[in-house]
Amino acid sequence: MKMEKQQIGVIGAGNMAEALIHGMITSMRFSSQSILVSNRSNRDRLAYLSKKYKVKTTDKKSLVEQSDVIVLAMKPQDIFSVIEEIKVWMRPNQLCISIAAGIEMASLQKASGLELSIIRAMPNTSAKVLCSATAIAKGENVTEEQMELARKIFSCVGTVREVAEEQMDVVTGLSGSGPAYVYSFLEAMIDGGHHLGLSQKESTELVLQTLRGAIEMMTATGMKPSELSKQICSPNGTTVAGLAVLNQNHFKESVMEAIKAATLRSKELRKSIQS
Ligand SMILES: NC(=O)C1=CN([C@@H]2O[C@H](COP(=O)(O)OP(=O)(O)OC[C@H]3O[C@@H](n4cnc5c(N)ncnc54)[C@H](O)[C@@H]3O)[C@@H](O)[C@H]2O)C=CC1
Ligand SMILES: O=C(O)[C@@H]1CCC=N1
Repeated sequence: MKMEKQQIGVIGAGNMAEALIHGMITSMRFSSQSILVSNRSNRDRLAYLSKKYKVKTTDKKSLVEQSDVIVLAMKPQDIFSVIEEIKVWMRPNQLCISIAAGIEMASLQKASGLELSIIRAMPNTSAKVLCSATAIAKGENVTEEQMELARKIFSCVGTVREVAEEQMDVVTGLSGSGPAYVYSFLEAMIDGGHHLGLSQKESTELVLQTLRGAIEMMTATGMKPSELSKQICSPNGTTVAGLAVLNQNHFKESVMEAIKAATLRSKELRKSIQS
């Protein structure tokens, strides 16, 4: 695969920034030298990234001036002050990719006072193991070439699906926050097995492989979860007994409500930050 030529500037040196940098470099699509990173004040963090990934670290001014694309990887609460700071160095039509939850492209555009090319992306923490489910949404002035670059960046850390910006709140509540729901479920299953006599290790191994197998079954067969579930349920058997308890406790409704709450929070985030 050929190495990309573009300069990628990443502002914010936290968890998601590191996952993206790690993915871009291990995919061999981007060289360390083509990645610039800048952060607020934490010099240790920049030194760590520079040592581990051999990326260049710099101040925001030279990052903005040298980069073909600026990835905004700070918390939603910090993004407007960063735009305020860097807008004087930005060029019209410069590509900006924001991974901030809840923040709309129009408000970033407005804050910059420039005709930027903005793409919104929502990866998840599984980017660290190159298994993110990332959604990207295209802003108004974005060219197909710029979208292609965004796809290349995020495909280094997993799958990429394009959605309309209106879908970004639900994507955030579903796949952005989603790994945390799965960890809750995993913890419940592991503890369930452990409390009934398995060692923590035994229970963990069995649960992880059960989840992998279920995902593989759905992927390989294309069957619906309810159809696959039926195959496990013998009449009057163990699975029916287990599922009855999940249903009594409104498991499905609970998960759906969790996704709804996270989606609403994504919408509220922008209101609380912008007002
Ligand atoms: N953690 C997650 O599961 C996901 C997070 N996101 C989004 O990614 C963004 C980053 O999240 P994390 O990496 O988890 O946060 P983090 O807290 O690990 O990293 C944020 C980084 O931004 C830097 N920063 C803050 N203000 C700055 C400024 N003025 N100038 C330069 N750098 C500044 C901080 O120093 C820190 O290094 C957030 O907007 C979040 O909504 C998106 C998908 C998943
Ligand atoms: O909890 C959050 O706000 C971020 C966005 C998606 C995942 N984590």
